[in-house]
Amino acid sequence: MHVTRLRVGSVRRVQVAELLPAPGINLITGDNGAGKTSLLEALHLLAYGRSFRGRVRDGLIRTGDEAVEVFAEWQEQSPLRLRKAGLRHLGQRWEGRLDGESVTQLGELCAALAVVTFEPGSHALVTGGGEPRRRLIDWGLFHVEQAEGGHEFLRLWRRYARALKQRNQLLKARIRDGQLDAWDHELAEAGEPLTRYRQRYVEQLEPELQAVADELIPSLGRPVLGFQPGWSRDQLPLADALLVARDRDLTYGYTSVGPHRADWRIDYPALPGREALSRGQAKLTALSILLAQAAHHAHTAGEWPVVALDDLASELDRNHQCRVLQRLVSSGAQVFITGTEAPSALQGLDIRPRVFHVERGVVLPRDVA
Ligand SMILES: Nc1ncnc2c1ncn2[C@@H]1O[C@H](COP(=O)(O)OP(=O)(O)OP(=O)(O)O)[C@@H](O)[C@H]1O
Repeated sequence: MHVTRLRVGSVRRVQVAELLPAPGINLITGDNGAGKTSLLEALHLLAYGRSFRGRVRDGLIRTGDEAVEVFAEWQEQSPLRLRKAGLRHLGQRWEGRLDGESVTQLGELCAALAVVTFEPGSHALVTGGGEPRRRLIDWGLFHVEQAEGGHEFLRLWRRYARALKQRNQLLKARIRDGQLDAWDHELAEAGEPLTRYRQRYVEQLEPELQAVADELIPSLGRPVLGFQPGWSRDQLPLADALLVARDRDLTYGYTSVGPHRADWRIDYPALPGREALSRGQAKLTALSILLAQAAHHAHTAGEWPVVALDDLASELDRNHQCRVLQRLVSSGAQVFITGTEAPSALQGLDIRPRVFHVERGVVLPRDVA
């Protein structure tokens, strides 16, 4: 898929901006603080319902304005159709439209527009806590399922989340009665198949990751992915794990085991440990995972998601920039790259990006000679 029009209003410094991006490589340049990242944030907001730099109410809305507004039109390849979505986000409330109809859940917008974003915080996929890694798997499963017309994973996910909330409420109130048994049963019924989905996804992601890493960071050797379901699944079913943990959970007031604690990790068997990665190598690893996810999406859903790379040049050296750009150009994916100037790697490659130059929150299109 590729975005053909992106309209942004009241996002940080950007009062109003409209971009008509190219289907291939798009470059957003400008000085520090000009508003480049804000444009990617706006696209990300439409695709994920949140920014990658915190909540909407924590500063995304331009000072003095009431709401962020994002509108995008994009072309889908399979089936061939033009789609459009708009989101007006006031911080607490939001209004959204998809293909001319109002939407009642942000998830409907997220399901429609697939964007993979690499930004300076993405290294948390390698070095941070489990939440972004869980989200990554769930995003992949959610989108692949949408493309195939199914809802099973989403249904299980919602069922599990609801049961978890109910169980935690009982634990917090120290209520030990039959209701706990009922919610344990519900958690196990939803959590076991949910976990099978996640495990399969991680297994499918591994060869995609190895293909990307072979190209981008061959010096580290072949990465492997290890899935951790959130309980000792090789020893006991989830229902039993919940029962075993019950006394402890009642003491602490929350559920300590289950798919909400799931995680996965990446290892390079040829390296002594993850700690051996330099910061740059951790970033490259995070980028490889995101590109692997994009490739997996392309292979299963039939088209590439939009790829957004914030501040690529400051994140990667020229050699690695070249490899990333070559890979993306040959994939045919639509790409947005921000930077204070055009990445030097572009000069060595035969790539003519469409350029949008941002000055103090105002976007000026201009072609690179
Ligand atoms: N709520 C807000 N209202 C108005 N201006 C804001 C708001 N939040 C941030 N800004 C301003 O918006 C700009 C941030 O924009 P952004 O991060 O998109 O810039 P950038 O071009 O990506 O910068 P850099 O190259 O430094 O990463 C800054 O100038 C900041 O002061």
